[in-house]
Amino acid sequence: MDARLEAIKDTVLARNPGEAEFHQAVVEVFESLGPVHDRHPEFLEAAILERLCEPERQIIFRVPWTDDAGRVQINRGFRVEFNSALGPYKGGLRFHPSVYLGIVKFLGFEQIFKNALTGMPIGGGKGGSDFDPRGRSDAEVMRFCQSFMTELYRHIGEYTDVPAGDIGVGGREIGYLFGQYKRITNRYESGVLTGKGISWGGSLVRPEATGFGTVIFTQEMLKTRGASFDGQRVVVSGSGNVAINAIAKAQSLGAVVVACSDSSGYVVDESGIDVALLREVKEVQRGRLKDYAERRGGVTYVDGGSVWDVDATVALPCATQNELDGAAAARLVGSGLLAIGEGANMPSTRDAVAVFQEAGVLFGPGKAANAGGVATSALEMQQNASRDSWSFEHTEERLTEIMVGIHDRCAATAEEYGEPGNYVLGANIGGFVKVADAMLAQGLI
Ligand SMILES: NC(=O)C1=CN([C@@H]2O[C@H](COP(=O)(O)OP(=O)(O)OC[C@H]3O[C@@H](n4cnc5c(N)ncnc54)[C@H](OP(=O)(O)O)[C@@H]3O)[C@@H](O)[C@H]2O)C=CC1
Ligand SMILES: N=C(CCC(=O)O)C(=O)O
Repeated sequence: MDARLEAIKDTVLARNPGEAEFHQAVVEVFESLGPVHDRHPEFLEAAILERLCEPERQIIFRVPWTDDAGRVQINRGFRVEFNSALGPYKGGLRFHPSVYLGIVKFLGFEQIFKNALTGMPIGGGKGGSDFDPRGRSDAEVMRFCQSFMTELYRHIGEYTDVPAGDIGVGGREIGYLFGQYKRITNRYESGVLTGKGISWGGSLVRPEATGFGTVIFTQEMLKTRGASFDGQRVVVSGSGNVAINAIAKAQSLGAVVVACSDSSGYVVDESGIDVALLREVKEVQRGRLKDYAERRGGVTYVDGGSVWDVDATVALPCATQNELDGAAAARLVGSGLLAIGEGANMPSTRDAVAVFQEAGVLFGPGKAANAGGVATSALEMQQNASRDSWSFEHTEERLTEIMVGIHDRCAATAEEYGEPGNYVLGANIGGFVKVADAMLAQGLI
């Protein structure tokens, strides 16, 4: 790493102690930006990087609620409004017991570059809570969401900060959050949240967008090697919103998706995952993969363990951060891996990324490959602003255009900076320069 950036990085890490995931996200970006600062000394003079690594606002609040037994529960809520150089803060809400400020900051930091790569007018932010919706009744989730929004509403708005879904936050949670926002503000402000229901302001394709977009980006990478998804043996981690739709899209392109996972274990289905059954089990019944295996029959369910023990020619990690380590990467490379597209945010550890890149595997980082979700959220905002709703076909066409554009921008930037095929470099530089130019123009704020 460039010595000047090394000094800045050390200061950033020292200023944010104990936030390992945030440090990981920062170091990866810094490792890409030396050549950019050689070309643009004005970025150093204006302390762009130092400002970029310090969120514009960090909000932490108490969320009290009562469970179905009438017991008082207390959770912690977060919203990090990281950077608004390109537009209102835009990023998901994660409800998971592992959420703490360091997780929210890593997600928000990645979101800045991801949103910039989409070319849409959106800044970067993220939020959430250590609340775990799993096993909770609809009524308990509703009461939590209402209490959470009773604090958050004063900080968000369609021109200020627009949350959406992430782990543990799907259509149900967005509905309860929106209802409480509307009740408090007495405004039908459609654009304040994205991922809304289709009948009350949501966008077609938004539920599918992240998974579809990850596959589209990975398909574009495969095309650079004269390949495609057709005939590929694919392994997907996770079985939530991103994973299920990535499986559906990959299969529509001729792949056989032979495995997926949840936090309890994974299933190997050599004939190909039955997507309709998986949706029924995971999205309707909110069940476990074990239930899928029992109903499917003739498949192998492995309790615990790593889905990355299953051979694949294409891997799509769609669960959570740091789920795929160096050892798993080496095993996948040894079993003939051609490409990996990150549907999740930062699912590969630093060691895993190094293994993939040294082996010449096509590696699509999450901030580029999984941007289809937030891009389609921006399309939802566009429809809300014009009080319009587009067809599925038109919206999917726009999503495809955006994802192909992100791929081409990353590929061209990597080429320009002398590392053709390095999508990590291309994504980091492509996103950073757009944000840095805007920050320079807007003065010292
Ligand atoms: N939703 C979106 O619009 C976008 C999401 N992402 C990222 O994609 C990833 C998945 O998000 P999404 O599909 O929305 O979330 P969901 O809650 O719908 O699904 C998450 C899936 O990952 C599994 N999972 C979650 N945490 C862990 C863990 N610690 N260990 C093992 N498995 C785990 C869950 O298993 P279980 O069912 O057992 O909980 C579930 O199968 C996240 O990294 C998210 O940040 C990226 C871009 C957009
Ligand atoms: N969770 C998301 C989607 C955010 C959004 O749609 O605003 C992400 O890009 O990580």
